[in-house]
Amino acid sequence: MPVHLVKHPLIQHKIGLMRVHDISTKQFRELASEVAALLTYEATKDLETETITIKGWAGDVVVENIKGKKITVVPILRAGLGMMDGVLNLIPSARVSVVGLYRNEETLEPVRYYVKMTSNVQDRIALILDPMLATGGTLMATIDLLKEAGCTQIRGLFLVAAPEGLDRLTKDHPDVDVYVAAIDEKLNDIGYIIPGLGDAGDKIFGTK
Ligand SMILES: O=P(O)(O)OC[C@H]1O[C@H](OP(=O)(O)OP(=O)(O)O)[C@H](O)[C@@H]1O
Ligand SMILES: O=c1cc[nH]c(=O)[nH]1
Ligand SMILES: [Mg+2]
Repeated sequence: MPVHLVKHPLIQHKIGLMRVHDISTKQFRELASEVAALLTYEATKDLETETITIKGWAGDVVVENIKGKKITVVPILRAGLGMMDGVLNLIPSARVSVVGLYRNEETLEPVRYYVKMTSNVQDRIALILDPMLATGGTLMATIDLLKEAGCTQIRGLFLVAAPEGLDRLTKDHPDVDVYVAAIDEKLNDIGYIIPGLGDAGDKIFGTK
């Protein structure tokens, strides 16, 4: 099941705060980062661990260590940058692979303008970051880029998703799991999520 709606009270409360119409840039940015961290907790709960023995204050002690594939976070420019700090606070050694895509306002198709993957990206678990999953075009393009680069384990974190984008993901990439804080009602006739958050990039960067 690729779609995980994370219904933790802290997440639901914070998403509610993000929907207030006159929220400040500062508040929106802080909340985006906090919700991203909480989603990370859920999205990494199945990472493999191994037991190792270390020297503790009272002698040898057996502890758990994360093993296996390392992570690359993949913020989708611009708005995905607003989630990056929250995720890196929990996974400070993650590499960052940047994907620059914007959505053409008329066609709603993603337009690519920058891609810089970390080295050996194919050996890492990719964690895509974007606040909004609307038609799904941007996510599909990002998954295609990661799969072309050899990634076999791909996950995504989104603050708000529309049913249209989730249907597309389930159909085209059932192997990719996404963790979302809210699944909203629909898209409006210009491709915005309703009730949604408005334009997340503009709110994070203070543009418009
Ligand atoms: O699912 P889709 O229909 O493709 O739409 C979602 C995309 O649209 C927004 O980006 P936008 O194009 O506004 O770019 P920005 O982050 O630079 O504001 C959003 O952050 C997603 O990347
Ligand atoms: O509702 C939406 C849809 C796409 N991008 C946004 O920022 N918001
Ligand atoms: Mg935008």
